[in-house]
Amino acid sequence: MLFRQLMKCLKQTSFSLSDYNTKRNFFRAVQLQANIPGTFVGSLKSIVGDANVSTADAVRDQHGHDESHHEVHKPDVVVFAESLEHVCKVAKLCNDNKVPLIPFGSGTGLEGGVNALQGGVSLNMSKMNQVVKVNAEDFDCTVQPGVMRIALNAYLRDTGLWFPIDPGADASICGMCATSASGTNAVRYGTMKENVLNLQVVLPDGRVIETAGKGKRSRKTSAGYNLTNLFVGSEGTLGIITEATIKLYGIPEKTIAAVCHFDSVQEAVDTVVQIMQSGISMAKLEFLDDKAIEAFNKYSKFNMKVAHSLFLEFHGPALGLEDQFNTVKELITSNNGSGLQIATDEDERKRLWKARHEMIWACTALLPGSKPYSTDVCVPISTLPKVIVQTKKWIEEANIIGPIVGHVGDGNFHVFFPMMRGDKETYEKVQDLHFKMGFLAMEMNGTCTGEHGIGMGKRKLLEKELGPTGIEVMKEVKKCFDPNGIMNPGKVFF
Ligand SMILES: Cc1cc2c(cc1C)N(C[C@H](O)[C@H](O)[C@H](O)COP(=O)(O)OP(=O)(O)OC[C@H]1O[C@@H](n3cnc4c(N)ncnc43)[C@H](O)[C@@H]1O)c1[nH]c(=O)[nH]c(=O)c1N2
Ligand SMILES: CC(=O)C(=O)O
Ligand SMILES: [Mn+2]
Repeated sequence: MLFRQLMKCLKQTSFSLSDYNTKRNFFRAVQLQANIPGTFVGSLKSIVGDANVSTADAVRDQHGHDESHHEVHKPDVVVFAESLEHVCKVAKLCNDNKVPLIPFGSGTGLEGGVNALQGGVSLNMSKMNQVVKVNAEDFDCTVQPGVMRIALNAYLRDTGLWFPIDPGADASICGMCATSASGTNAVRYGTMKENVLNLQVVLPDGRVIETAGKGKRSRKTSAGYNLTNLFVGSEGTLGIITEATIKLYGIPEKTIAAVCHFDSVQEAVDTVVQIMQSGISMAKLEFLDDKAIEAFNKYSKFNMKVAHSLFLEFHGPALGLEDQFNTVKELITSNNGSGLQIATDEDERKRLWKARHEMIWACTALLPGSKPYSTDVCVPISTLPKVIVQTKKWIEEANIIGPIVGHVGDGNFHVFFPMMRGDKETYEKVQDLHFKMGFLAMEMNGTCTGEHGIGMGKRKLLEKELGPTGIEVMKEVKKCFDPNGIMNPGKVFF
């Protein structure tokens, strides 16, 4: 009887058997897919309510990928959590049934972090979207996982405070914690690693912890292991972040943005090294090579000189900002920089940085219909010129489209390869270049990933970077938090 029932509901389900190559998965899939009362899906509905559970193909597809080129892997079911209690009970149900569970923030990741490699449950956090508390006098706030970075800054506007970490996408703050995000402002304000004071996390077995201690929001702590920074960058593989307490900053009194151009990558990046060595606290220090400027002009309707360029921004009290600017101006000139233009007008600055934030789309627009294969490395600043020059040479030799854009103030830069799905030849070339960049960065005592995490795309590089013992210890840490291996399986390591 059971087998006939299983075969019958098998026909009703919309998954391909090839997705499930083990008996365990087969039965799980059938249970998951079928709406037989009292099954797993039925249990999910009893926790979060029917309206917050979907097995619709379109919804599963939407939750089976992020903004990257990685192939889609759909979850079996999508659950929308509305409360901490929902998250705890769904986690426990998945853990008891050994069903994969993938936290979903806003899907703007670039390493396939949300793709459901083994099916299971995608837990969409967007309905938990409250700013829990703003402590303006202490420069911090606590937010739920559905709060997005742009909405948070709109919410904060009247306080004179802002949250400066600015990945180009409008991402969820907790997704930014999970991927240890950064952006153009990191050179002055740091990355998520330096800006998270506490996290409320639901562990796979349903327990709740506050990583720095209940309600803790002190700027410093040396109370035990740094569990907060263990979850920052954990990419949904250890637990579900259900609240983040983050640092806030005063909105700068004065802001100056500037752009300049160079004939060679070497001169542009030498200027960066000298600016950083001068001790001036730049707010933004971005590099765009000539190919990136071409894409920039085309996509965002600018008509900048097509040359290797630096985009800079200064934040601070009006007094003294001009001096900082003049010092940098001398360094630019001494490295044969030209065409220095400044923008103090807010709208002009906003237009410039919006265009910079959209560079990944400007690059994919060079090949209509392509998806971004984004990679990046982060190296000690003094080695940056050598790494960028070498990377550019490899791109030219491979004869592929690969504009270079980067947060060079941090020693971090990207290559954004437009990738057509199915174009095996280009994929091989890009993959080869990606690994060469990563290995070169490691040789320079740097890392294969300054941003975006490991996800699906950089697992091999991480093995090389950490070595077998490093990977083994990471797996032991994961086993301690997630002994059944349900949290986002297949990410960070194989
Ligand atoms: C145009 C553009 C430009 C940029 C970027 C993207 C795009 C599209 N990014 C990448 C991306 O915005 C960044 O990785 C965000 O932190 C992803 O946040 P999401 O909420 O979208 O996470 P998303 O939903 O994509 O999930 C990402 C990972 O985090 C996990 N996760 C999400 N929410 C979680 C939670 N509540 N608890 C536990 N795990 C959770 C997921 O499981 C997954 O592994 C970026 N990045 C960057 O660092 N610097 C940059 O400059 C840019 N620029
Ligand atoms: C995509 C990304 O990380 C950037 O534009 O900097
Ligand atoms: Mn970036």
